[in-house]
Amino acid sequence: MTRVALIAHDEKKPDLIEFAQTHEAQLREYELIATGTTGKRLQEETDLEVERKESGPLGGDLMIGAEVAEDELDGIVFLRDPLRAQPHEPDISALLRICDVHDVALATNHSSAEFLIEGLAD
Ligand SMILES: O=C(CO)COP(=O)(O)O
Repeated sequence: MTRVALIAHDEKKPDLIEFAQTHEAQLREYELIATGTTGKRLQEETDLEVERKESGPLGGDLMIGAEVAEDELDGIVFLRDPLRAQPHEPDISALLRICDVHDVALATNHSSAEFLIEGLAD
C-alpha cells in the first residue's frame, strides 16, 4: 500500500491542513504518517487516519527518515518554513538527504506537493 508522510513547520501547518482537506479523498487511499503536532492537527481537522511519530524537534523527522532508509515510504510532503531557523535543523537536513539517497519523492512547498500528489495517483 502507498505510504505517505505529511509534515509541516508551524507557519506552514494551515497550508498543509488545507492541502490535506483538498486531497482528502485521495489521501484516504494511503497509509499516512506525520510528525507529532502535524499529525494531531490532521486528526483534528480532517477525517484522515494518521499514524503519529514524535514531534519534529523531538526526533520525528528522524523517525520518518528511518522509514525512508528502510524503503517503506512512497512520498513525503514536507512544508518547511524557509524564513525561520529550526532548533533541529540537523534532523531536517538528514531527512532531506536520506530522501535523495533512496530516491523518495519529496515536496517541500505547496506547488511541488500538488505535483507529488498527482504523481502518486498515476
Ligand atoms: O518540526 C517539524 C518538522 O521538522 C514538524 O514537527 P511537528 O509536526 O511536531 O510540529
